[in-house]
Parts: sequence; C-alpha cells; structure tokens
Amino acid sequence: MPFLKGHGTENDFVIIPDPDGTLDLSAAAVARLCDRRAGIGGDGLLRVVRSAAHPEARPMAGEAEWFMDYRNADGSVAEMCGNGVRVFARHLQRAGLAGAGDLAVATRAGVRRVRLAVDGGVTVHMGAAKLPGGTGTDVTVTVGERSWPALHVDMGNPHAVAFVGDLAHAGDLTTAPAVAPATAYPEGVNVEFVVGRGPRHVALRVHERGSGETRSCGTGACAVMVAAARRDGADPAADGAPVTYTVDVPGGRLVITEHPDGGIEMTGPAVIVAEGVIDPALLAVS
Ligand SMILES: N[C@@H](CCC[C@H](N)C(=O)O)C(=O)O
Repeated sequence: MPFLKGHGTENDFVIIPDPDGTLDLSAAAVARLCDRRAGIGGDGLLRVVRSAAHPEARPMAGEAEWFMDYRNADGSVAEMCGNGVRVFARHLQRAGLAGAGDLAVATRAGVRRVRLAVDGGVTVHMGAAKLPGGTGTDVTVTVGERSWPALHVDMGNPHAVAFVGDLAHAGDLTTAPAVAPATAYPEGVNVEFVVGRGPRHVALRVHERGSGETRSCGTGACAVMVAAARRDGADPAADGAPVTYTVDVPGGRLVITEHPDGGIEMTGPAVIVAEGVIDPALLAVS
C-alpha cells in the first residue's frame, strides 16, 4: 500500500491515496500508522478518496472531486483539519491530480477552496467561525491549579480558546486539559492556549482532540485569530473591513484574515517529505 508523509507548520500527516475508496481503515489501523515508534508516525492521517466514491462526500462530488477523509492519531474521525487540507492540496498538485489555480476539497465540514501559490504558500478558505456562546468567555479551561475563562469557537470542529499569562502555564500537556461545562463539547474539544506577541500578533500552544499536543493546528489558529480579534475590539462584520493576524505556532507561522462576510482565509506552508510502501502486516491489527 503506497503512502506519503507531509506536514504543515510541523503538524504532520500520513497520507494514504485511496482514489476508489476501497480501503477499510479501522481506527486501530490508523492509530498504528500514526504511531511514532511502531508505525510511520503522524498527528493524523489523510485518506485521499474521490468524493464520488465516499458516502459522506458524494453530495459534494459535483463541486469537489477529492474528499479529505481526516483521522486523528488515535483513529477517531474529525470534521476538518486546516493544516491537513493544505497538505492534501499539495499532494494532489504534486501527483498531477489537480491543475493550477484554485482547487476545491470536500471535507466533513463542507467544501474548502485552496489556492497554491508559486512561492510555496497555500491559502485555504476556511469558512466562517461560529461562536455558540457569543463573544463572552463561556467555558473554563483548567490545567492543574490554574483555570482560565475560554471562548467556544466552532471552525467546523470544536475549540476552546484561553488567553494565558505565559504559554508555559499550560504545563506539559501530556493529558487533556479539563474543559467545563463538559456539555458544551459532547464530541470532545481541541484546546488552545494563547499569548499576545504584539499588535495583531499572537502565539499559541494546542492540545488536539485525538492527537494530544501538536506543533500546530490550522483550525485552532483560526479560532484563536477570531478570539484575539474580538478581544481587541475588531469585528470585520461590524467594522466593514478585513482584519489580519499573524499566529505563531510551535512549528512555524500562519497568517489569517477574517473578512466582513465572516469568511476566514489562512495561509501557511504545506510540504511533502517522503513517500513509500506500507507493509500490509502493519495494518493487521484489530
Ligand atoms: N490539526 C488539525 C485539526 C485536526 C482535527 C482535530 N484534532 C479535531 O479532532 O477536531 C488542524 O490543523 O486543523
């Protein structure tokens, strides 16, 4: 079985081409592939399937030829991956499966449009953020003895964004931070810890649902950008003007713009680093 390995700001993925959707990748098999010692290693897995060949994507097949079947490192399914969709588009371009210009990718959160620039940067139209609890900090994030008010942001997948005094206060993040009330996130949550770096410039650490602490999270960076903008009193819908933030992540930098219509654009790198063949014995796990 062929595979590739890629990353976007060091959020890394095993990529499995499966154009006709014939692979039955169990959660255990995905977890084995993502295992950094017993497998290939990755924060997640991108299965590359023709939309027409996947029941969840078939309704989007007219708009987007390819479906990103995203899985977290523990094998769980997620709706969307902002770094993953850039890497997915890079793979399609490199494999000659997508032409120049804009490319539409089907995801569980809907179709996302991606633009691959000649300088290597990749821009994704991430859709609009939803704030289920409004702009008030409606949830609480706790690590050890420290708690912070946090903002619930939905980027197609769920996030809790907490502004902290120091990124080190998040601790070693070897276990998931507690988020209350748990009823706010029936499907689990990705948690971002944020500090300011300067005007329209923030830095984050993230603990991802299903993957643990990662070096970057694209949807998380967009959630952080919106939370930071509201905190700074910027709201493009009300102001009638876009606002752009630089978001530093442990693995690099993302530039994110929110437009007056609510649409969010994220630009960052996407790199394929290796390709090879998987021993079928690796997948013989239940
Ligand atoms: N790293 C991703 C997000 C992947 C999914 C997330 N762990 C979830 O379960 O929602 C990104 O770049 O957005």
